[in-house]
Amino acid sequence: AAGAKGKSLYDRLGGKGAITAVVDTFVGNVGGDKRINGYFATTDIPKLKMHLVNQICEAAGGPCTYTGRTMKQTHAGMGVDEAAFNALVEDLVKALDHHKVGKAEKDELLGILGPMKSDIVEKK
Ligand code: HEM
Repeated sequence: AAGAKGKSLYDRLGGKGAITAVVDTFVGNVGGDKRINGYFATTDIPKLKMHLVNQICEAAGGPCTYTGRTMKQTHAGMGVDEAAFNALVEDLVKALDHHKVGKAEKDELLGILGPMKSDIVEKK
């Protein structure tokens, strides 16, 4: 949602098209990342991208609805550890930088996704 100061994060990111472009690059980075791509070996990638776009769009105040499972349900039993989580965030930051997302928007988005860590990481 837009705050008193103006545009929502969704608008500042550039809307759904820009978010889709970032997610495409992000998932491409993850696919090429030997540290973590094994986790996604049997994943339906187009569906994953669709869920990520809607999740980010909705969290950023955009007109989307996330229809996937909770972060806890989704990642339960995967054995994701801190190193895997950090690798994925690195791949996301690379995608945001590739698309020249500004620092404020980048920090804001990472600030929304970061707290999900406790529902995703289950191994030290
Ligand atoms: C803030 C970080 C993360 C976010 C926001 C996130 C978000 C999501 C979302 C929205 C889905 C789709 C949910 C659904 O299918 O209902 C998903 C699936 C998945 N995530 Fe994550 N995730 C994160 C971190 C990670 C990490 C660190 C790993 C492993 C290195 C991981 C591995 C997976 C895998 C393998 C799937 C697909 C599961 C399947 O095939 O059904 N995720 N994630």
